[in-house]
Amino acid sequence: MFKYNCLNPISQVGLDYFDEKYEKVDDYKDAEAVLVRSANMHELEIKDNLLAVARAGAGVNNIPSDLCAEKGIVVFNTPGANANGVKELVIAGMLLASRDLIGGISWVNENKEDPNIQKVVEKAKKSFAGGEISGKKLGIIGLGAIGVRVANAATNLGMEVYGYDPYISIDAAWSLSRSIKHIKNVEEIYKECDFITIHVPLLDSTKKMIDKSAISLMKNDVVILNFARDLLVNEEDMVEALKNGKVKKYVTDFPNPTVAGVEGIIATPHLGASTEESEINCAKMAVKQLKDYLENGNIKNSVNYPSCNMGICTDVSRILIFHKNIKNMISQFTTILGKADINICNMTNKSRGDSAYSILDLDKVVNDNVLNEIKNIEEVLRIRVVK
Ligand SMILES: NC(=O)C1=CN([C@@H]2O[C@H](COP(=O)(O)OP(=O)(O)OC[C@H]3O[C@@H](n4cnc5c(N)ncnc54)[C@H](O)[C@@H]3O)[C@@H](O)[C@H]2O)C=CC1
Ligand SMILES: O=C(O)CCC(=O)C(=O)O
Repeated sequence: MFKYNCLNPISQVGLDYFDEKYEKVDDYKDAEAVLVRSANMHELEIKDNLLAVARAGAGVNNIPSDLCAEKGIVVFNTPGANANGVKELVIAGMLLASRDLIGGISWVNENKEDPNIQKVVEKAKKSFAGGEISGKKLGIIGLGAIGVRVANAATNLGMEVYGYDPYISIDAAWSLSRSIKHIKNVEEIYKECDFITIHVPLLDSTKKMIDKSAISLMKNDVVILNFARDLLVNEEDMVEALKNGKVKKYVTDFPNPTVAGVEGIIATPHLGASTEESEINCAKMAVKQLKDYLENGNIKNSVNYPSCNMGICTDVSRILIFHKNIKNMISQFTTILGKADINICNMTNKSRGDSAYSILDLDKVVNDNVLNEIKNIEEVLRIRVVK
């Protein structure tokens, strides 16, 4: 029986994939597996009984993934599962920044008691006129699951799209419409585009990437959209640029005391992935990945351990070893198992950064003495028996 806990509400459609081998627990500290959306796990104690964390979403800046790797805890995310939800909100954000829909709707609500509203509206509406997005230049920074979808959708809406991503994956490059202009220097986006949207992860290298100096290169009246993370933008610089008229609108999905209520800022309450479809997709993917790892040791879409798939074990036993990515580890495992008269029928070993992971299918059950001998190797972080 595996115990799991949900740190945020997770779609029941996904949780229903857990069968009788799983029990939901109320206390995070008792769980071997955790499902999380935006809860800040940096504030929680990472207990030794925890085996895996599944982020039902894309961004993992709320999870101490490196610390988890050191403890042999696998952290998963669900790439692309909520990307369509975010894409649609980005398109809405561009439209809200171009047409004063918010002002116009407020006007109607404020004048709802006026019996002449039908007449007055024709005079009043000129205050809410705007521009069209078709024909405008859109710069996209980060062409992953969301960036590619935004690029293709904006192209279909008649925008001229510039895309920048020095680390673009082959899959993303194949999915991108051919009409998107490939930009090699982000400054070209700053200088050329009427709308700029960022879709990169929050990393040390991307933190505050949109700051005073980036904004100074941009066109006057630029619209900047941030549906990725607030810390990607130096928001004090952004507020200043809105005040002095350089930036026309800042559309953000991350309200905080710096941006909430500021003129020229359109803020939504972190709604990018809040659609029924995205929540179901994320929950299903997260639960499937957790189950395959907990029951078989297979890893797919982890952000701190390598992908590894040995299917379902058809031999007598399967052990999983998390260890440091250094030489002579495998030879130590084979020596200990060989001494115990255990044959390795099948194995795989993969590494990612400082961490490595081995799955070993064996012809005998491993006793506690042998397991302890492997566990006591200094560079072994964790060992698990799944069969
Ligand atoms: N508002 C919301 O509710 C949501 C926000 N997000 C945020 O959006 C981010 C992106 O999500 P996805 O597209 O699903 O992730 P992804 O991992 O598919 O794409 C990120 C892309 O950014 C690129 N990249 C990394 N550093 C870069 C740099 N310095 N310059 C240009 N490109 C760079 C990567 O190569 C990758 O292609 C997430 O990390 C998350 O923070 C994601 C989903 C929902
Ligand atoms: O779960 C959510 O609503 C947040 C989604 C998000 O920000 C992400 O997937 O990175």
